[in-house]
Formats: sequence, C-alpha cells, structure tokens
Amino acid sequence: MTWATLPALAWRTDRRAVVILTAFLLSGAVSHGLVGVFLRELTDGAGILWAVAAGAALATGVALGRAELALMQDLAERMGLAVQEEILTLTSGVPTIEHLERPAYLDRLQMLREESRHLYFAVWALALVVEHAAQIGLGVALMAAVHPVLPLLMGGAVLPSLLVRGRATRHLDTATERTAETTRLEQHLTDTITAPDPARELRLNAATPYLEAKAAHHWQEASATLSRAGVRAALLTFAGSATFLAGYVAALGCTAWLAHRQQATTGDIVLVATVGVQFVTQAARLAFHLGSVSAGLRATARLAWLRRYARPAPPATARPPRRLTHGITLRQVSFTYPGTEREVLRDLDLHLPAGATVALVGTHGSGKTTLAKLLCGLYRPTRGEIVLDDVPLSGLSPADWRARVSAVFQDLARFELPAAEAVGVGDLPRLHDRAAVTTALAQAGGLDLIAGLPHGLATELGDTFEHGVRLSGGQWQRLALARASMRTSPLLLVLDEPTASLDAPAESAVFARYAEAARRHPGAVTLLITHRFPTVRMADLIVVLDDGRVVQHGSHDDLVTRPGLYADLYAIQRDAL
Ligand SMILES: Nc1ncnc2c1ncn2[C@@H]1O[C@H](COP(=O)(O)OP(=O)(O)OP(=O)(O)O)[C@@H](O)[C@H]1O
Repeated sequence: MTWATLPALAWRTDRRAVVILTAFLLSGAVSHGLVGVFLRELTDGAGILWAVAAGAALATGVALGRAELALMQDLAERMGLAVQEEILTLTSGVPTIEHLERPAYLDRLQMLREESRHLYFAVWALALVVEHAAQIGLGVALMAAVHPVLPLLMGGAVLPSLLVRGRATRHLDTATERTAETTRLEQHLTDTITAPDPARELRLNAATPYLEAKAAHHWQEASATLSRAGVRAALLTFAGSATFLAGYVAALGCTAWLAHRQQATTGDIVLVATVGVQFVTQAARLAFHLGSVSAGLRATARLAWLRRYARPAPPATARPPRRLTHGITLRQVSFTYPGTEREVLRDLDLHLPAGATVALVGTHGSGKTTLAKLLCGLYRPTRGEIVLDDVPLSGLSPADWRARVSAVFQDLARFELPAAEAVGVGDLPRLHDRAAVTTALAQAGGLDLIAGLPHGLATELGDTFEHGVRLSGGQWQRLALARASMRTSPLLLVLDEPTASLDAPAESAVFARYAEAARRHPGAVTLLITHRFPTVRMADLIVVLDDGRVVQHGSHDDLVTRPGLYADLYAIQRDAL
C-alpha cells in the first residue's frame, strides 16, 4: 500500500469531483497566501485598494473552503461506503470460514471495520494536506522574499514537530491494536447481556451482574490502556505545538530586528506575522491531517491484507460429478483448527458410499461437526484428502462444490425475512419459487408451521420488525431443514442435529423422510449427526468417532452386538428410557 492508494480510491469513486476539488484546494491556498501580501502593501501605504483586495482574497478563501467542505464530505462518504461494501464482499467471498472463527483474524477484521471509518477522514485529510502544503509553500516563498533565514526558522521547527506528532499517532494505534481483543470480549459480553435469547438464562441464574462486572472490567482495562496512550500522545502533541510556536516567535523577532536595521519595512512585519500565524496553524493542521492520512493508510494496508486473504482460489482442475457413483472417500484426513495446536481429527480413512445415509456418532467434542465442515468445504484438511468418486475435493472450485451441498448445522441461521424467503435462500435462483418452497417445507414437515402463521409464507419472521413473528427454537429448525431441502440434487446433504428441539418420535419422522429421499436419489450421500439412537439405527452406515478418530463403523445390528463405544452409548440411552 502506498500513498497513491488513497487518491486512487477517490479517483475510482468520482474523477470529476477529484478534479474540481483539486482546483478549489489550490485556489483556496493561493487566496489565503495573498491576504498577507495585500496587508503588507496596505501597511506600507499603497492605498485603500489593497485593503479591498485583502478582503476579497479572504472572502474568496472562505467561500472556496465552504465549497470544498461540501464536495469533500460527499466524496469521502461515497468512498467510505464503497470500501465498506468491498469489505463485506471480500469477507463473505472467502471460501473457508476460519477467518470468522479464529480470534487473530477476528481482531484484524474488527480493526479493519473500525479503521475503514478512517478512510473517510483520510481522503478528506489528504486533500487538506495538499491544501496546507501549498499554503506552506507559498508562505515559505513570501517569507524568503523578506529574508532567507525566516523560512529556515519556521521550517526548522516544523520537521521535529511533525516527527513528534507521528510518534503520538503511533502510540494511539499501538494501544488500539493491543486492546482489540479486550474490546471484542467486552462487546461480546454487552451483546450477551442485551440480546433477547440469553436473557432467560441470565435472569434465572442471576448472572447479569457478574457478566456486567466482567464487561466493565474489560472496558476499564481497554480504556486504561487507551487513555494512557492518549495522555502520552497529548503530551507529545503539546511538545510539537510548542516547537512550532518557538519558530514563529523567533521569525517575528528576527523581522523586527531587520526592520530596526532598515532592512525590512513595517509591512514586512505584518506580512511575517500574518503568514507566520497561517504557517503555524497550517503546519499544525498539516501534522494533524498527516496523522489521519497515516491512519487511513493503515486501513488500506489491512484492506490489502483482506484482498490478499480473500484472493480467489486457484482455478479449478475439475468439476463436481453430476451424481456420485462410488461415493465420498477420506484418505488419511487429519485436521487442526488454524491457530490451535491440537489435532481434532486424526488419520481418518473412511468411505461414505453413494446413495447411503450415514450417521456420525460419538461423545461431545469427538469431531463430528468438524468432519461435516470439512466435507462441506468450509475448512480444508490439514493433511490427507477428500475424494468425490475419483475427483479430489481440493481440485474443485469452492463455489462449484458448495452449490452441490445442502446443510443444516446446530447453530443454524435465523433469517429475519418473510417466511418464504427464509426458506427460499436455500436455493437463491428459486428464491421466489412458491412451489419449490412449499415442497421443501413439506419435506421438512414444516407445512403446519406455515399454516399457523398470520400471513402464511408472507409472514415477517423475528423480533427485528415491529410486526415480525417470534418463532420457537424447533420452528426455526424446521425452517432451516426446509432451507436445506431447497436444492433438489445436492451431492452431499448434512443434517447436524437439526432436530434437537423436537421430541424423539418427531425427529425420527423427519429423518425417515430424508432417508427415504436419499433412497430415491442414490447419487448423493446423506450425513446425519444426532445423539438419538432411534434415529441413528435408521442409517445404512454408522461411523463412531472418539477423540478425533474413527473407532468403529458398520450397521446398527452389527455394532450393537460388538463390544465397543457404540454398544456402550446405546446401552446408556436404552437404560435411561
Ligand atoms: N472453531 C474452532 N476453533 C478451534 N477449535 C474448535 C473449533 N470448533 C470446534 N473446535 C474443537 O474441536 C473439537 C471437536 O469439536 P466438534 O464441534 O467437531 O465436536 P462434536 O463431536 O461435533 O461435538 P458435539 O457433539 O458437542 O456437537 C472440540 O474439542 C472443539 O473444542
């Protein structure tokens, strides 16, 4: 990322506005400089016309400043919006989801989202840097005409001051970076306290004060770090301003001395006083705006990181088969979540036959959901490979593969949309296809749910809308199931505990329908994850995971008679009934 990135962003947003703005900025700079010249001539007795000219120059400067302001505001706003849109597109375009689940990436994204606001000011600041630099250049020329030492006195004070201010900005940025995680934690706790879903549990446990105290602690920790950095930055800024002032006083003293020796006129003193004041304020503003520009540059650097990170995957070497004939095979697949040490899946060798309904069984944390995420292409195996018939999954474009996968996960999305759309987004090209939505709902057993809604499929769902209908957990699950049923020919259907809120017979009925559908479309694999054995036993193949390894696989009748984890888990559940 270079300085050119910011003007390039502005140029991309609106060329005409950039050209007009530059003309305004330069004319504004000249009119400000001319005020000093006119005042000098007036002081040295050149007549009333110079006073009028000084007033006109000042008025022009002010008028141009107003116009600039409006133009810049509009341009910067549009640029900020374009960048926000780009962040959203890039974030959602990353083929895997590790950037959404990994703290280090979340911190970077959080900072990018926050800093993208700096972009708004940075372009603005960059324009002002150009204006102030032009004004300072003009001031230097005018002072040099009185005596060459004057700009040196002023300029000698500018450089150290700019460096000091740069350090002040760096202090603030380092503090923001260091507090990113704490701020995120505080935000998470505050959201938890104020969100409607956790409210019940929080009230019953009376845990709100505890979470509030924890959030306050994180907030205090972050704000203490930030305010320490703020104080340091303020002291440095003060030191910078003092250096400027010293230069100004020295330049004015020097001109008075020159006037005393008849080497300068009284008008020159007025000129240096006027230009000097402008110089001091312009240099202070220049330093301030340079700080904003450098904050913007850091934001663009993070944007560049996101662009690199979200770079499209290498071109696909194959396309997904139209239907599976052999099935999905895992060869020595291992997986470690990025940023962690522990392998959560280890050396999996597994074949999921085409047309089969496969149940994944295992204790909590054994790796079932992780395996499902790998199969869906949401993560890539750390070692080993996944093969569809004879096509390696790594050779497919992520978008091509995901277009052939349907899934419901435990932490399903609650789309607060009209009911028809909340289901239809499962297959965007058929979002408004009422017949397809109804068929999907029938498959998920959700038709009664829709019949009970005040406006049927047109009912707005969720609490966000005033007239939105609040659904139960089980009802949201029905809709998620229906959404996953929108695609008619997925090669992989993943149902990861999508019916945990239903009772066991209702869950069995749902799975029986999906198992039946799988038999009718034998070119796909249906993967069930559930802890309920009446459902598990329906599967053609049961895979038992323990601590990231496949420890058993086979049919229910086969596994239940063999000593092992499956028989143990089955016995525990049977005895509990
Ligand atoms: N995003 C993540 N980052 C790091 N570790 C994770 C992440 N998601 C899961 N894990 C870890 O991976 C292991 C397997 O988790 P997974 O969710 O796959 O288990 P599971 O068998 O589906 O459990 P459950 O039956 O409770 O749903 C767990 O130890 C979990 O802590």
